[in-house]
Amino acid sequence: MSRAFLIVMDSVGAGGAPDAADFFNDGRPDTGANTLAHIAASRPLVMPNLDQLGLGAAVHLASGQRPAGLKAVPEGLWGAATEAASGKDTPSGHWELAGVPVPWDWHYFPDTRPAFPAVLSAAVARLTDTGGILGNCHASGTEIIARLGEEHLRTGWPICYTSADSVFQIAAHEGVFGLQRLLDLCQGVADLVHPMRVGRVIARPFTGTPGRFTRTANRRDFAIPPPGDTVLDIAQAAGRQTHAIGKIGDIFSGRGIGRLHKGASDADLADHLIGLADRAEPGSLTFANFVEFDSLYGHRRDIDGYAKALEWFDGVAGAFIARLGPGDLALFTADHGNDPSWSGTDHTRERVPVIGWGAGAHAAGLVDFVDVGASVLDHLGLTPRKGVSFLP
Ligand SMILES: O=P(O)(O)O[C@H]1O[C@H](CO)[C@@H](O)[C@H]1O
Ligand SMILES: [Mn+2]
Ligand SMILES: [Mn+2]
Repeated sequence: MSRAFLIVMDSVGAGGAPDAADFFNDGRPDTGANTLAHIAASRPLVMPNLDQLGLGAAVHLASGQRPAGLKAVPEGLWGAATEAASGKDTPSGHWELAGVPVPWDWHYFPDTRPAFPAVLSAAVARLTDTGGILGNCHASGTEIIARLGEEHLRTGWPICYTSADSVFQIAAHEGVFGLQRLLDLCQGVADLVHPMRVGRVIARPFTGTPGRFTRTANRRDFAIPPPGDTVLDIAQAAGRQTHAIGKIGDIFSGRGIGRLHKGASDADLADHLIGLADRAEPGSLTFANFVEFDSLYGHRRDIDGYAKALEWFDGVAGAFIARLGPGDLALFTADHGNDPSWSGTDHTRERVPVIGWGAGAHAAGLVDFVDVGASVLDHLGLTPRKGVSFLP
């Protein structure tokens, strides 16, 4: 029985979103943002495996740009997908790829100081028994722990911040504040803010001493559950095994997931993906998220780091594909952009590449995010609720 692998390269956008002007970074519209093309402009990208399937052609289709180094004639399925949801965040992107476009407008905290309503800040402090909270603003997570980490150690108050996404993020020292206490606090805050349509509360534990704080791998996202049946729910209800690699478990609030495969780094997740190419059951669905493009390089505006991560991942993709067999389908895509050459530190509104192995050479064209999920279900012989399959 056929197997399907859906692999999200978090934030690996291809530019060209028709509504990019409605999204901003530091007050500048996202018009022209193009994660892959702008990274390739810094130096030609060496990604033979994904390019051979159609990565360069997908960027050109999405945006009219030809990324330096990606010029193969596609031998796989290739296209680009346009998002409908009004948010350029991770849950909006993943849910829509999985067949459930977000039906509401998220609540965003304003870029003011304070960013959070006084009643909410007071409730957060009460939940964890501190005299108050630190931060209370829009921030980059690495900058804010460098700035406020010492005060956090002195006062014991949690560092709370947000971004252009619908998020409430809490940073706290693993050893001093305590990891479990941070996770409990995040769950409590999630119960308060999910009804306000704040998409996620994110635990951001860190360790170290002043001047040398570093975030740990124990990040946890407490997300609103998706408002409908995703490809994971549909596959599981049909008796199929479903495997979630990386953040997929958090993003879908654990729904429709049979087996969770987590790791401390994308390198760990690559081992899971390659292992599942060998071991995943006939008829199963494997859904993976590789987050480091976004968290380590996109938000940090690190063009060179992003380029190296892309080239590393291309090798992973090659090793993974080499283990697939007849009847398997692998789709590589992304959930939004995060152009490291852009202003600000937030995601960028972009189209995303859709690259496939196992469907022959096929131009899928410009498709919708929901068509990705529809194609996965079509391949598994199941019926999509939304979208149209682009498989030949
Ligand atoms: O700057 P850090 O803490 O990495 O946060 C980033 O990660 C969040 C989730 O993707 C985004 O909303 C952005 O704020
Ligand atoms: Mn993302
Ligand atoms: Mn992000």
